[in-house]
Amino acid sequence: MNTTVSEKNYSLDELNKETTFGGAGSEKMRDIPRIDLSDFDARKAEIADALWSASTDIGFFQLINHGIPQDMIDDAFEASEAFFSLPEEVKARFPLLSGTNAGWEYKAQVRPSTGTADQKESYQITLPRMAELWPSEAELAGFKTTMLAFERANWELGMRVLSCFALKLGFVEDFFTERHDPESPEYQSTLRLLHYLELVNAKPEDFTSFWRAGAHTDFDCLTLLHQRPGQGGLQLCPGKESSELAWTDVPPLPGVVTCNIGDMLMRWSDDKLQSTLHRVRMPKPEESRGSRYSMAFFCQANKDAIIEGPEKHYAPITAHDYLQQRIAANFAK
Ligand SMILES: O=C(O)CCC(=O)C(=O)O
Ligand SMILES: [Fe+2]
Repeated sequence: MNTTVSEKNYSLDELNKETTFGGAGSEKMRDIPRIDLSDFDARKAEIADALWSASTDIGFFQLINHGIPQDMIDDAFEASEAFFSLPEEVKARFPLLSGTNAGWEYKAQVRPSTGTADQKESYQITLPRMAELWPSEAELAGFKTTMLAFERANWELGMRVLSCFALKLGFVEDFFTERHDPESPEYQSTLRLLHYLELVNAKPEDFTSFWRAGAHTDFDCLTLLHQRPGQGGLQLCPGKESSELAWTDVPPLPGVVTCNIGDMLMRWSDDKLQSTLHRVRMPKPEESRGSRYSMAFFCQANKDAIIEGPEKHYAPITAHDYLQQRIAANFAK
């Protein structure tokens, strides 16, 4: 069990809470709602009800018929694997710069929950900050084109889902779309490619002393996650039952996009929508010890957006200030 808990005192309540969630806990089966987005415009009211119900309860749902072509997802996974296979000295030319959510890092993310580095590397794409951070065509042909198309497809899907939440919250339909405007220099939504390291010559304690990603809630409004069949490990734990932490596997089903609410939207909804704790556990000794790849798109409102719920439960804060506090706590080196 991992009991190394950070003793930092953070200025946001959600971060202080996060320092208490590092242990293994128990496991429990729960249903994760599956929501069909087909015929979206005609079925929008019904879809909005289903999204609202899932998000005010478990905070996670899996979308089917979501409109991102499977070929595009497969191409993006291939490009991601090719990126992480580049020599270390090449990847090191695209370093994650502090506070930017852009660039490559290797075992640099230390979660407040565990106090240990996640067993992963990642490359983050935040469009206005990529000038020096794309590999060249000679280094990785087609990578930038593939990722730009994939980023935009995820943004479109994210905005469709957020438009349903806007209606439910009593905002105009494109309220969140306007505040995630990709044409603005203030844009800060992020596509993150993730590579969880394979276990080599694993010692018994390696299965229990580390996390592929320590328990956390996301900082953003909405996360769209692409997992690969056969590469599981994601687990969630709904906050409403927090007396005992019981974790549920989120299966990496083919063709689905797994979504969860983040803290920014929880705050923006006056805590109606639930930002749910999740983590990626290490493989069990009987499971595959190979690499795990996933891709997450974080819908993070533009820096200049003001987060204030319809009922004004919290003081207004800009999305820039909100995110900076969260990034600082996770990459505090
Ligand atoms: O890789 C996964 O399955 C989850 C990743 C995640 O939770 C994150 O990057 O915030
Ligand atoms: Fe996450």
